[in-house]
Amino acid sequence: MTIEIDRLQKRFGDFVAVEDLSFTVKPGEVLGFLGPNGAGKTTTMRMITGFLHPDRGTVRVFGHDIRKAPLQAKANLSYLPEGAPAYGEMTPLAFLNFIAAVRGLKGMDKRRRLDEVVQRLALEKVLHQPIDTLSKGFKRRVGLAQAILHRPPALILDEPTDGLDPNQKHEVRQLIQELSGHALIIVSTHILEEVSAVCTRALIIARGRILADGTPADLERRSRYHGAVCVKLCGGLPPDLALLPGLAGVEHDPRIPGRCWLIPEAGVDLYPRVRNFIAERRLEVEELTVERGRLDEVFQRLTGFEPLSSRGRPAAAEAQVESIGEQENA
Ligand SMILES: Nc1ncnc2c1ncn2[C@@H]1O[C@H](COP(=O)(O)OP(=O)(O)OP(=O)(O)O)[C@@H](O)[C@H]1O
Repeated sequence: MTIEIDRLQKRFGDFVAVEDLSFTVKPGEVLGFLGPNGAGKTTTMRMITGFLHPDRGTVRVFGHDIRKAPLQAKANLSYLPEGAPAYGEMTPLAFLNFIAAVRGLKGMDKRRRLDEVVQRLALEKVLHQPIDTLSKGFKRRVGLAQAILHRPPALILDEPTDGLDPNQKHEVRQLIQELSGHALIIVSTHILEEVSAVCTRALIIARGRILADGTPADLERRSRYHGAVCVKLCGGLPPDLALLPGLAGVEHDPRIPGRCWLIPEAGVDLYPRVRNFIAERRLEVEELTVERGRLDEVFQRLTGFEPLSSRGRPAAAEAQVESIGEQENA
């Protein structure tokens, strides 16, 4: 019951959009597919769902090869393409009936499932309005409704929250969380907070290649801010704090005077040392917290191809990121 992607490659003319991509998605996983514009996310999703043929490599959906047994593979899949395209002149009701017929749903079962998705996505009040005239949020809900109508065990969602307002984004994320109880999900996004909010695993790609593969917490651990201590002291920072063993550097918050981050050397648990330092000198604390790490910094560093070691991160940490990707893809 997995989706196995093996050595997938796609070229457009001389341009390599996806290069030798391999990974497996297991039941219960919500895989966040992350990458900058043009990284190859949509191309990969289109190949997984059989809309685009790869030049090389295979996709197996629950054991069925998407090219050799497309009907069996697609029966287990649902795909929400980027922008959630639909037939604009149709009403949501007509569109969902059409999709139900395409998916082979009939009779009571069809009625029950239509009722269920209409209720779940709160489509009642727009059911008879042409899709073209709906707000972006409702259009997206219609797209999601068609995607989950036949209760697929695997869902492929291409930027499902793109262009939505914060409330609508929140609703879609909640729905993804609910659906993850019954389906394996691959969701592409540019939004890093979405990865922490809904994904059990994140895969960062750029230029068609996998750069990192791990849980959001794994990726956060690769941030130079992992374990950084954010501190603001009433009397300002004593100069000898800079001599604290295990401290790699001090970064001042440009927005809040007197607030700074104490960046640890790799592998050092800095927080107890800072706490002891403060206690010994009986300093008065305004703020003292520990950071989990910043996905945006890891993402920028990886996708910008800037070597990790050039940012003061030791080479060992760089090797660790790569080995995680290799393990997952082995
Ligand atoms: N049919 C096509 N013909 C030529 N080039 C294409 C075609 N489809 C995609 N590409 C190119 O392949 C690269 C990967 O595109 P893709 O849409 O997969 O990226 P993406 O990661 O989904 O980007 P975005 O986040 O902007 O949606 C891009 O440079 C794109 O211009």
